[in-house]
Amino acid sequence: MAERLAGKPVVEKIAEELGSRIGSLAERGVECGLALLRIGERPDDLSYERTAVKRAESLGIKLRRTVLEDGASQDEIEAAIDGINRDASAHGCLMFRPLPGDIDEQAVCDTLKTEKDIDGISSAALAAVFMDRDFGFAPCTAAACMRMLDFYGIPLEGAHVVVVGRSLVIGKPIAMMLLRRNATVTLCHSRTKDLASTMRAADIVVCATGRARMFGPDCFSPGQTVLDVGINFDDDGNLCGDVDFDAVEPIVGAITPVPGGVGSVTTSVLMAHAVEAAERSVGV
Ligand SMILES: Nc1nc(=O)c2c([nH]1)NC[C@@H]1CN(c3ccc(C(=O)N[C@@H](CCC(=O)O)C(=O)O)cc3)C=[N+]21
Repeated sequence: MAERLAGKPVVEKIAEELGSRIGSLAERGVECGLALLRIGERPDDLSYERTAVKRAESLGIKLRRTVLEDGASQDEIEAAIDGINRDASAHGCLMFRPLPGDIDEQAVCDTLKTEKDIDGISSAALAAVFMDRDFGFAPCTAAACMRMLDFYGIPLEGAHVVVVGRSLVIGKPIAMMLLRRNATVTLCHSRTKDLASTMRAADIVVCATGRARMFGPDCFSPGQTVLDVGINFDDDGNLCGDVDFDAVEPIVGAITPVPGGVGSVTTSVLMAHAVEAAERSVGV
C-alpha cells in the first residue's frame, strides 16, 4: 500500500509558522486581511472558499468576501477588483478561476494591484515564475504542491516529473517551478499520445486535469509519487480527485488523498501569502 501524503501535518506546520508572524503584525497594529472574489456558485470554488474561511478564522485573518452573479460583465468584475485595490484593510486578493462566460480573464487579472496579487495571476507575476525571478507570488496551488513534495522529502533533483494538465493556475507554473529545482519535466495534456505509458515512466506524477477519477491503475507504476490536484464532484456529489484513488493506492509508492491532500494545503499557502503581503505592506 502506498504511503498517504496527508495535507494535515503540512497545514499544521504552516499554521505554526504563521501564528507568530500574525502576532508580530498585531503588535504593530496590523490586522492581516484577505479578499475573496467569487463569480457564480461553482462547486470547486465553494469548496476552496469553505476551507479558506475555516483557515482564516482559526488564524485570525480578516476576510472580505465579494460575490458577483454568474453572468457578471467584464466591467463589473473589474470594478470589484478596483474596490479591493482601494481597500487598505485587504492585503491580498484571491479571485476564483476560471471565470465563467466570455470574459477576458487576463485583462481582469491585470487590474489587480501587484502587491495584492497573492495568487500570482498578473502577467508580471507569472512572467517571474517563468524567468526564475523572485518577484511577487507564485500561484497558490502550484506552491502547495512544492510544499507537499518538500515536506515529505521527495527528491526533485534529476527526477522525471510528468505533469498532466496545462492550465495557468497549475500545470504551466508548476512545470517551471519543478524545472528550477532541477527536475526533468514532461508536460502532458488531453491530446498527448500514449499518455498512460508516459505517466508510468515518471518518478513523480502531478494530475491536474479536473476530470473525476480519470486516471486508473494503467497510468501508474510501483514506487511512484502521485500528487492529485483535482477537486471534482462525481455524479453522486462526492468530492474526488483526478486519480481513481482506491484502485491506484495499492500500486504506487506514495499518493495524496482528496479531500485532505493538496487542496487542504493550498488554502494554507493562500493564508501564508496573505500574511507575507501584509508584512511587505509595513516593510517587514
Ligand atoms: N484562482 C484559483 N486558484 C485555484 O487554485 C482554484 C480556483 N481558482 N478555483 C477553484 C479551484 C478549486 N480549488 C480548491 C482548493 C482547495 C480546496 C480544499 O480546501 N479542499 C478540501 C476539502 C473541502 C471540502 O470538504 O469541500 C480538501 O481537499 O481537503 C478545494 C478546492 C482551487 N481552485
